[in-house]
Amino acid sequence: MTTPNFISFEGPEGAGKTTVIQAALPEIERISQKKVLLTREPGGNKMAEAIRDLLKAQTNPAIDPWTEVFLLAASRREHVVQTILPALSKDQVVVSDRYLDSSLAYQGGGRGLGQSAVQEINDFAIADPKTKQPVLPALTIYLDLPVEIGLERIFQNRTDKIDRMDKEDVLFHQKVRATYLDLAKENPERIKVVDASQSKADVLKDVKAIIAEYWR
Ligand SMILES: Nc1ncnc2c1ncn2[C@@H]1O[C@H](COP(=O)(O)OP(=O)(O)OP(=O)(O)O)[C@@H](O)[C@H]1O
Ligand SMILES: Cc1cn([C@H]2C[C@H](O)[C@@H](COP(=O)(O)O)O2)c(=O)[nH]c1=O
Repeated sequence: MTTPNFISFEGPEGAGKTTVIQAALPEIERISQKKVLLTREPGGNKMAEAIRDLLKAQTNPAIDPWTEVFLLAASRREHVVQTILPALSKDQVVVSDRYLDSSLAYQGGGRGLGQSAVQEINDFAIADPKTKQPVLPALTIYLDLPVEIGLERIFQNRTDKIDRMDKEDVLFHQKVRATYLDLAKENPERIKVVDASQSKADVLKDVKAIIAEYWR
């Protein structure tokens, strides 16, 4: 079961999520006729943003992969309880830049921990405290592009903000992308794939079409 009016955007590094979300927001507002809350993961409230800072920073020794999963799940729990559910209960649309699929792709796939174990831990994080039902997006727009293009975009344009995850090797990012593509194949109703190697204008056009179809 998925949660109406909850939309997530996903993609490997440099896919253009932030760019296209900003551009698509007025359209989402117009088509849904609702106030839209834009949020992100890791993050979305004070505690979750603090965990984001921890996760982005370089650590020595390297953070244990399971610690990474637990920190992400803890930040997601705060995000669900403090930010996402209250907005949905006010009949707002929630647009999240990344959500659970990121953990399945990055930690399950990239780190090689496996999707089922990462999902199991996250089942606690995403359960609605009242209904016990999982809080899952009704629509996920996955921006797909070859890893090399995404990393090139980041390393060319954002040299001041390169974080711990960006610096993982190409194989890690390829496993992330492969897992996203598997997830999209397994969940064709929820996850819509957009070719993010296109121009910004064409990516936006495809995203708008998916949004229009969702509210049709
Ligand atoms: N379709 C596109 N073609 C070329 N460049 C793009 C495109 N979309 C975004 N970019 C550029 O790529 C860089 C990364 O974009 P953006 O920050 O939107 O990606 P992102 O998916 O949010 O990245 P990350 O998840 O790694 O933070 C930016 O410099 C942006 O201007
Ligand atoms: C939610 C989530 C995120 N990540 C990683 C993916 C990115 O490298 C960063 C977030 O940075 P962005 O600039 O906002 O894309 O965190 C992850 O590994 N697992 C997750 O569940």
